[in-house]
Amino acid sequence: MFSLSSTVQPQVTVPLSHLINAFHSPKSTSSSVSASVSQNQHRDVIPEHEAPSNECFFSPFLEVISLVAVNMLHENCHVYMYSVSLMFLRPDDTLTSGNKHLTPKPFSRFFSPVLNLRDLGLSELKIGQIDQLVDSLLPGICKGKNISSHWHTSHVSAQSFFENKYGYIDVFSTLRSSCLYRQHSRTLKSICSDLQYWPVFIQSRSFKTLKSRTRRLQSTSERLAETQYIAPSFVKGFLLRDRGSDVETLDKLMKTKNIPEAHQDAFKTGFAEGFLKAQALTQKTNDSLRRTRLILFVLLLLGIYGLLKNPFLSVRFRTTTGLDSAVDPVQMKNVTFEHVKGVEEAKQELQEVVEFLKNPQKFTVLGGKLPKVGILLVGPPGTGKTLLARAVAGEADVPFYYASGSEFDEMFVGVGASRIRNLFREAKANAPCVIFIDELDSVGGKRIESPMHPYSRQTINQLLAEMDGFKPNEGVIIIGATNFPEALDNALIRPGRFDMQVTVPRPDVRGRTEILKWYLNKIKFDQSVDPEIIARGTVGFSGAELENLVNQAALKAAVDGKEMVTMKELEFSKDKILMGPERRSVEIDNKNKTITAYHESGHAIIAYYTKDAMPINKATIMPRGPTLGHVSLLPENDRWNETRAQLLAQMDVSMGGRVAEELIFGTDHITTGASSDFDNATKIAKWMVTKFGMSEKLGVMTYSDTGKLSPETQSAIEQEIRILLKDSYERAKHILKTHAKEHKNLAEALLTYETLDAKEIQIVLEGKKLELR
Ligand SMILES: Nc1ncnc2c1ncn2[C@@H]1O[C@H](COP(=O)(O)OP(=O)(O)OP(=O)(O)O)[C@@H](O)[C@H]1O
Ligand SMILES: [Zn+2]
Repeated sequence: MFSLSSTVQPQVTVPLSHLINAFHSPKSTSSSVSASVSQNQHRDVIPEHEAPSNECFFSPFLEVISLVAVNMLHENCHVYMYSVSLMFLRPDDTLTSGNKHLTPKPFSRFFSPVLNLRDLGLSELKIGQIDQLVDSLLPGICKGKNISSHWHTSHVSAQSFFENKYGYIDVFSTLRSSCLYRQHSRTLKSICSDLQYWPVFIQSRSFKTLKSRTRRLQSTSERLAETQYIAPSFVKGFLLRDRGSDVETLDKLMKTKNIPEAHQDAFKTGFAEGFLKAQALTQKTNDSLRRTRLILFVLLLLGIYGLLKNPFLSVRFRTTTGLDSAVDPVQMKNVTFEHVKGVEEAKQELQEVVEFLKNPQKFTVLGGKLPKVGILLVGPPGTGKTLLARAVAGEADVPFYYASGSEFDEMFVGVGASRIRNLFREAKANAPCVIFIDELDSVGGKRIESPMHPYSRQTINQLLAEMDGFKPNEGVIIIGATNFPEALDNALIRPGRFDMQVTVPRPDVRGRTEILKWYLNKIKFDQSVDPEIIARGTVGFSGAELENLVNQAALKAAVDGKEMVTMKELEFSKDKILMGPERRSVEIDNKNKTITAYHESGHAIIAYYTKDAMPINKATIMPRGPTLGHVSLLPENDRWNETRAQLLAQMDVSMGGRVAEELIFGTDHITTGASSDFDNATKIAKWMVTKFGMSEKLGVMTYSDTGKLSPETQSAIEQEIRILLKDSYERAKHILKTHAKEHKNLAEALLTYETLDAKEIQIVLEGKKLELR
């Protein structure tokens, strides 16, 4: 290798930072130069007293070549720029880029004796020869040309510089064809042959200048032409990829560059070596590209496989694409009528449908036909409509297609209709089967023109058309479910469509008991648990809510470390659902606790000693939701009707709280805690007078809109309500005065135990001692 390599190793293995450091660390022999440059920083890079010499000029030139090469390998634009700038420096030139002075100091450090021409064996070179060489290498850079203006116009973009002006291909070939090369062929040949191994023309990243932006806008063909021009032969040959034209291109190149015959062999060898190098490089790139593609393809296959394998995902996937919207059917073998509790009437009505699905032919042979294609399940949320539909499919052992009405409600025109088409097509192909459309009202709601859903008619019309298109006894049963039957389009509920309505109501006390037993059997529970007591206290609960109640109780037992669920957990979760979670963290002072205890035991005493009041279930002073305490009463059965005496008793119980406060703490210390009690009592009294005809004075008449009544009637109603409330208050007062001792005992027991159940309340009121808990 050339001696230059002792300072600058033009090898890939040398880190760029080392090279830069090497250039920038002043050598002892060049210290005088450095010092003088520091005095004259803005003008020349060469101090005045050091006359420009061949040595001085050539050393940066060689440095530049090596730097450029190294830079190309490292793709570092900045060093690249820096090196290019050095190429144009003459000792007496001022180099500017834009309005910025470039490289005065670092340049001075290049003046190392190691790099002079003498060492290179080029000491005989005349300055004219150097000029000639440089002029042919870099036309326009030699003295007499304005360097500064060049830099101004080139916008310091490495790419534009190549493109517009020079290009390294010229550097090397011209170098070889120059007289200098002929005179000192051995030395320069060695440099050039080394340089050819470096992929020096791979353009590094650069600044975006006006010119480079224009370049980007140029067509690909133009760019290809440029590549041809600026790229070295080996890259060009490779890029064009036309092997046949390689030889031609090489010949042409040699001609245009005037390569002397003596050096043509060397040129060809360099060309071939470069070509092979580039080929190896591209081969490597292609290999890694192929590998990446293969990995991506395998990953894609795995992803699709996973998506299809997961039943949930596959259903979601299929139902949410417009192209294939039919839902996979599910066999419902594991759900039967046995699983649906407390809706006996509904089950009976659906039994007929199950028979039909089990054997549609039987109906045809007998000449009969099932008049119903569609069955509408109507009922509040969570009462088991979906469960019933599943049970129908399960009983008949036929496929079950589930679709939710909201799935058809698409913002894209026609998607909903096409989904319905697909759903019915698949169902028909798999008949006998059950199609279940949940939330039917969201697809089959009244077809009101609305700007929000301008194409909603399309979906419902499609549904109607599909239902009409059924042949008798085709074996497809459509079950729709809705919470709002009144919202359905009339066309949907006329005969031949959803003409059979099955009501699925909230379960009564028997139904609730059955549902509770069913779900209790799935968990561990204590034998003392009485599902009926819970059922009595959960009026209005749906099947789903009862299931949740049992589940919450099981969770509570687990949290408390119990082995099985007891009544306590069930009561706890019932209260939680009814009144919100306990607020154990709330700090309530003793005074307020005492008031609450007397208030709640006031309610309890009235309930206990009033004949027509509901039995007490529990009394507590544990804050829960918005309340500080409460007394819960349980009807023995669901009440379909209430008597006057029962209504009055309810009012009395409500009054018990305030009366207790007044009797114990005095009129001045009554609290706001009774407001909801009064709401309740007033509501009952008002209904008795205006709705139930239970007032002697106002008679058996209803007064629905009290605002429209005459002032006399209004005041009569008010008067009557007031009397009812006043009487109720007095009755409560009387009971509490009579049972003051029991009242006190109960309040104290509440203060001690916080919560008392029905049995414990009875023990206290009978004057017995409670067992310590
Ligand atoms: N009568 C019941 N017997 C047993 N379990 C029930 C009953 N009703 C509801 N459930 C339970 O509640 C869950 C929810 O009920 P389901 O989805 O069938 O109610 P739904 O009436 O369809 O409600 P929605 O109108 O909100 O769709 C069921 O999966 C079941 O576990
Ligand atoms: Zn109260």
